[in-house]
Amino acid sequence: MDTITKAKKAAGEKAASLVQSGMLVGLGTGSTAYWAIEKIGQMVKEGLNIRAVATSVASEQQAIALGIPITSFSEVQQLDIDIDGADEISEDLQIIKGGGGALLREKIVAHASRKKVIVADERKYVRTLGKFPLPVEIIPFGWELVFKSVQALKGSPTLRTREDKPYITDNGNYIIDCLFGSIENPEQLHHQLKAMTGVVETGLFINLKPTVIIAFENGEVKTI
Ligand SMILES: O=C(CO)[C@H](O)[C@H](O)COP(=O)(O)O
Repeated sequence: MDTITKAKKAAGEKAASLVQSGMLVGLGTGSTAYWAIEKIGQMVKEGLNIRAVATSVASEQQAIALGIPITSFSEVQQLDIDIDGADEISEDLQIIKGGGGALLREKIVAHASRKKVIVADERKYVRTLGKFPLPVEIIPFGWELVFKSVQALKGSPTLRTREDKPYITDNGNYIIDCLFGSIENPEQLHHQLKAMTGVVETGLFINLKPTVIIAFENGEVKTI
């Protein structure tokens, strides 16, 4: 296992250790949240009694394969803890998510959770957001118009594709990955994008007040 994968595993497992019996748990998406889900699966086999809401079809399938009981917002209103990854975390704990395409469900689950835990390796921790292209989930109909509106905002959007076709989210939408340069005011940018008709959600996770667990390649794990 390479040092970055080891760091992701360390961060994910540290976050899993915060999960206790009786909790309702949000399961994130991506290669770091993966390790938290694996650990929670192991804990369930050892007697941990939880129910979970997954943020993507992929994470739900992983959880089901591990025997983690799955629930949904038709049965529960609030979760105790959500464990998820990030693409960038700034020093003031604003976050870009959506690299894995699950930003909409991730945001719904994060906002429904009392405690939000973000797990990441050290490469994700940055001074200012913006090097990672901001994922924005948009409605397929008229996506070209949103594309132009982002350009008018001095952004540089790219339609995400898979096998030469538009990438389709679990919600049936498209994603545009948008470079804006250094994002000095993430809150303002989030609101400007949300105001565009056709935008479903942005990957800017603002003022979430998360607990951030960062794992370093040297084996150190820090909670911020
Ligand atoms: O937002 C996400 C998926 O939509 C992921 O949490 C984010 O992309 C981080 O993934 P990874 O841990 O694989 O780097």
